[in-house]
Amino acid sequence: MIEFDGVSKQYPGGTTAVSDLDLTIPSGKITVFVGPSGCGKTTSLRMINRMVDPTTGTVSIDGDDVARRPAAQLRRTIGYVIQSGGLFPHRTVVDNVATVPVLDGVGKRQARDRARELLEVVGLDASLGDRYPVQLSGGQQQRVGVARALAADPPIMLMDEPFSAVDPVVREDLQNELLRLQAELGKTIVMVTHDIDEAIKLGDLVAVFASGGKLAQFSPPAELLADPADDFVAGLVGRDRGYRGLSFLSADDLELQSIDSSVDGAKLITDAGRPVGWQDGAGLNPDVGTYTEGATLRTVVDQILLSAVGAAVRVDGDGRAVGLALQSEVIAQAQEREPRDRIPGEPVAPENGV
Ligand SMILES: Nc1ncnc2c1ncn2[C@@H]1O[C@H](COP(=O)(O)OP(=O)(O)OP(=O)(O)O)[C@@H](O)[C@H]1O
Repeated sequence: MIEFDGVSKQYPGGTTAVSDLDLTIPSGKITVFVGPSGCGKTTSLRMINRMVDPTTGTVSIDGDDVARRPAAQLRRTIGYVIQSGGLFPHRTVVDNVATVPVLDGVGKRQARDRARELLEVVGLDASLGDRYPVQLSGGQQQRVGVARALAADPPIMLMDEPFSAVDPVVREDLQNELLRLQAELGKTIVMVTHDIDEAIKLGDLVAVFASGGKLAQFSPPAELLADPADDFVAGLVGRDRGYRGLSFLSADDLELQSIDSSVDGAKLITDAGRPVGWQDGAGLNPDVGTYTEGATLRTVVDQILLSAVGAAVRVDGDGRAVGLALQSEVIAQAQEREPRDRIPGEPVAPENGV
């Protein structure tokens, strides 16, 4: 657990970067700091590993004030990932990843072997290990940065805008990879981003910073969408927050209609139980939106929008139709469900759409 207790930071020249911050960051979860430029996110992050010291207040890890720990020793227990990976350009990928273990006294050979394993953990081929950073794509460099931060197996990882220098497709890959890794590793991750979508997707908890380094809200993402604390937060999460909030509602409880029901004057045609299209007087339209167990209401809405009629077809694991989710039922469910029914911290699950 990382605690900020009455923490403020004034830089020389008078800028108040962080203002009276109280925050408890739980262990084993992803906490995201989000907010506009200059609102003190990076300063707050860097106070955890003492790259910045607070002007007043304390930052503690598991009850110990970090100010009492020698900074170099503290940083060995905290991984740090920055934009573009921040790799040493004149060291090979393997040596970049092996840096901290070697500093900690692990033999070079053992550290390099482990580094190659870690490259595979972050989704890179170990054969890339002998290249120099400049010979890698931006996304690959970013993965190496994550592998390097993981090399000393620190319980805490700080990530400062780790994915902002890569294109949107690579960014999404890296985000999914981080969620996969975190499900395995259960680190305490604190990440800074200015991208609210990234915060909502990755965060178990999201801290929204407002200008002047003030904390505007600290909540699970579902609550941020359902119940923004003020107009600033509501503006940040956007006007489509109702729709985005559907990502946190399970579709498993939707009341389904029989697959023989007619929807908008059309009937579902199946082949060996699998949907092939919607048939009406005008012919067969092959646009059928489907979803499986575990999908969110957002997936179902997306599938309805893709469909020829106002319904999505729930299918089983073999792709066989089991029922129809009508648009009216989805909207009724979305309106009925209170924030407390929402799945806390459940990330968007686009793979649930079929
Ligand atoms: N070393 C420094 N000296 C003086 N002022 C600083 C220093 N570092 C940051 N600041 C100022 O403190 C404020 C907060 O900066 P910080 O980098 O923490 O914000 P941020 O929310 O991370 O912004 P961004 O998203 O643009 O990185 C800004 O006004 C910035 O100009």
